[in-house]
Amino acid sequence: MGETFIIDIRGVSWQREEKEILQQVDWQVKPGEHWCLVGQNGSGKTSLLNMICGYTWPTKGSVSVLGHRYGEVDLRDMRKSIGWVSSSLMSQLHDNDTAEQVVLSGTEATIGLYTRPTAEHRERAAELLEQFGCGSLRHSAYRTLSQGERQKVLIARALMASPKLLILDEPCTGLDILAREQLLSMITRIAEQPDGPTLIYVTHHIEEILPCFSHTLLLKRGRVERAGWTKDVLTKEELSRFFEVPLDIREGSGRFWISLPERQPAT
Ligand SMILES: Nc1ncnc2c1ncn2[C@@H]1O[C@H](COP(=O)(O)OP(=O)(O)OP(=O)(O)O)[C@@H](O)[C@H]1O
Repeated sequence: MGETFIIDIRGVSWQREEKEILQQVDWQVKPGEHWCLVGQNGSGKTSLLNMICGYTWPTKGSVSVLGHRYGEVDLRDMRKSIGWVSSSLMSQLHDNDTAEQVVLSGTEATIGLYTRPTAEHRERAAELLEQFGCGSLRHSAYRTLSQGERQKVLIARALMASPKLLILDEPCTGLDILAREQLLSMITRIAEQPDGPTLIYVTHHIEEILPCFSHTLLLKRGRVERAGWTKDVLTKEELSRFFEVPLDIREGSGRFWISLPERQPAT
């Protein structure tokens, strides 16, 4: 029997209105790896994630997730094993729900609470909120929370269903530097859990790529520009080519910081 991949995308293209949004995408994610997906606006990241979650179908190629090939599996069952935290989820939540209710709604991966939570679920929700430093916010209305607190609550919510794959779609958008670093250390803790989910972290910002992300995929105009070990992908040459501008890159605390080279004074 062949190796079971967490994600196995082969030769995937997706065409809409004459436009090829994804072109010949190949991407294999193995157990034990955590990946960053990096791409500029409109590069096709959301389209690719929609495919991984079974919301869109490729025009060409095959998609398998957690060892199940799409087309041969019940997608509702599959989606219970996949957590997807994105800003579009935020707008679907009920404004008056408390942080605890939002987290509990993740048990069945529903928006809002339709079944009565068990004592065990309440305990797990409290534990997750506590673990992410949001214990005191348990009874606060979700709408009153800061952006950083909301993101933590949404990630806790996704973890309630114990997903095997967790997609974090630009979780640091709108966060100040302190809130961003707090959220990133929480993400590191999730990545380090031995039985935790495989993480896919989507971002435009290279400095958010944490050491726990062993692999990085650069997506450009619907094509995989480069995919592999993060240390091999985040080089001055690769990133300058990817962003189409000469860049300097500096490694510090296991992370990568890019900048434009200083301009030479005109002589
Ligand atoms: N259903 C659709 N029909 C037609 N075009 C689409 C559809 N979905 C996406 N597109 C187009 O495909 C391209 C890629 O969009 P996508 O949302 O996947 O990019 P993205 O990398 O997630 O961008 P961003 O970082 O801005 O969210 C865009 O040009 C978009 O307009």
